[in-house]
Amino acid sequence: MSEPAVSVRGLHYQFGETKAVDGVDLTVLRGEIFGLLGPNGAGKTTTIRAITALLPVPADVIEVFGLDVAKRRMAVRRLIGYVPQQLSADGSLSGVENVALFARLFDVPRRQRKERVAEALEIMGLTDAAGRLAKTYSGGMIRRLELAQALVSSPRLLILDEPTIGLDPIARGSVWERIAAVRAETGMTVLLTTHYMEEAEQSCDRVGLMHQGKLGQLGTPRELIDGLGRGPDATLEDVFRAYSGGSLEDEQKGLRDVRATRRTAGRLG
Ligand SMILES: Nc1ncnc2c1ncn2[C@@H]1O[C@H](COP(=O)(O)OP(=O)(O)OP(=O)(O)O)[C@@H](O)[C@H]1O
Repeated sequence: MSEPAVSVRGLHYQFGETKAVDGVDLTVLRGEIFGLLGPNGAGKTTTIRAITALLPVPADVIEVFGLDVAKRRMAVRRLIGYVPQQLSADGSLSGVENVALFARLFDVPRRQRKERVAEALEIMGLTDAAGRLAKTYSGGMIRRLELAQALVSSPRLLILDEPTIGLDPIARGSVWERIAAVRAETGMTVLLTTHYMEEAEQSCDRVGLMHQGKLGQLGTPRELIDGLGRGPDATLEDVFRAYSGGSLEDEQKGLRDVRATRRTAGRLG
């Protein structure tokens, strides 16, 4: 069997008394779009920050394309394009300048930079807006610009933390379309987090449901829905409710804060 893109075995992570991640096992296969699903505070961001080597983890827990994250931190980072939840684009630069900056930061060879920047903007549908300052972009365009920034170094693994949070439904649809286009064109592995169950059901090859630091219910959306045994009209949200034993609404109280943060931050200075 081919080597997985990401392999996580028994990941624990604690912030003080809070067990953010409590024994997660996870394999992301090469070339798939994998969605880590769950409400605010479930431990999704902590898990992906550990995978991207942004949090310290012990050896022999996480491998990315066969490299141990604890031992090969910088090598792992070079394989990953990461779009965090917080805004990473600079409003005072144009679209093309924002992406060119990442090309330099990630050591894209000078001779290839112009072409790679243009390609990344093109795949995100931003060619026409490339010369405009990013502060004139809509929230959806900024998100796509951040995706272009992450793509310009041609990473083998694209990691996206809540790529559609705070966007209106049309902009959300457009971001999902672009993610699918990237995968179709490059065969890149995509690992993302989202709390939008319906979108994950449509767009992810496989999902893992996360709740209170634990990951259960791993499979294709169809497998999980069929496993529930409630007929074809059941949804991933139903699976999640059954798994967590609670209502999503209660767990999503804190979500409003995240949305508000993204909205406020959405106005680039
Ligand atoms: N830097 C930190 N310091 C203290 N506690 C933290 C920190 N980061 C996360 N936590 C806590 O760890 C738990 C898991 O948080 P995490 O951000 O991983 O969840 P999440 O599923 O990604 O939710 P979100 O959508 O808010 O990012 C939460 O209880 C959170 O409050």
